Amino acid sequence: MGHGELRGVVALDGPSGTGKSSVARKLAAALGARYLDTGAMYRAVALAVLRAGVDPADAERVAAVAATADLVQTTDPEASTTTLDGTDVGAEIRGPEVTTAVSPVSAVPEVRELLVAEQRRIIAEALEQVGGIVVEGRDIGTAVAPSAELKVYLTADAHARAQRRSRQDAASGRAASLDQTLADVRRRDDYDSTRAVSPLRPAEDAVELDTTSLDLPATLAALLELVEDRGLRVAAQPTGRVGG
Ligand SMILES: Nc1ncnc2c1ncn2[C@@H]1O[C@H](COP(=O)(O)OP(=O)(O)O)[C@@H](O)[C@H]1O
Ligand SMILES: Nc1ccn([C@H]2C[C@H](O)[C@@H](COP(=O)(O)OP(=O)(O)O)O2)c(=O)n1
Repeated sequence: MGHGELRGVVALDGPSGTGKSSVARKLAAALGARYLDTGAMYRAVALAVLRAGVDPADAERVAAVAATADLVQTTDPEASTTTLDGTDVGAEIRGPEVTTAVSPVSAVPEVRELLVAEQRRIIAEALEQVGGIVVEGRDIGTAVAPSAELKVYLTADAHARAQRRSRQDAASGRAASLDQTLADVRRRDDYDSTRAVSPLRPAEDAVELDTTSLDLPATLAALLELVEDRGLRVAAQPTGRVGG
């Protein structure tokens, strides 16, 4: 089809509902790259905390749960999975209990230390195996992969983001009023941007992209253009392996 493959790391950061997961997945698939959803990893730790009956605000006990949780995040953009203690928790980690618990859990420094190390390991493995990876989260450009070849910070106004999230929740059978979702989006924005360790903020060298009036195809097209402009898209290797 004349499409090339991604060489390097694309870091995609921004608050909830800006389209990170949707476009990161599509971008990776279009570019023959791996896809890493770091939010899913924080959500899985939050689920482990809830399952252990630990208060998400009890940093010390949260750190202890994180240290023993058996968490595996896979990176196929068409079929990425999150497993906790051997079972798939992909659906459960999107529920309201986990969404409420995840901000305090992700603010615990020991949790971040553990997950960032694992994320860097996954990124290195992807670069070695397929040459490229799209990583989405809150601190990818600032902390996890500061030398990423392309950093994009997605934004959109809170109302638009709440509307998207509320539609998405309704589609997956979770009732949520728009007011409640907006309040929830604002609470998490605030919590994530004011925490002491790796708060949500654009990296200095990030390209900011406002998706308020862009649909998903237009957002994806803008990202593909940035990848091309940086020369990160190279002719596909017939063997699918990067030479030494
Ligand atoms: N630009 C957009 N236009 C319309 N809907 C969008 C857009 N970006 C995301 N959505 C929808 O909003 C919801 C949340 O998107 P998602 O990719 O999960 O965002 P994030 O990972 O940033 O929280 C999804 O249902 C998605 O289809
Ligand atoms: N790199 C990351 C990714 C997510 N987090 C935290 C902060 C977020 O509120 C939660 C959940 O992230 P996730 O991307 O799944 O959330 P949304 O899909 O945007 O609602 O995890 C983080 O601290 N650092």
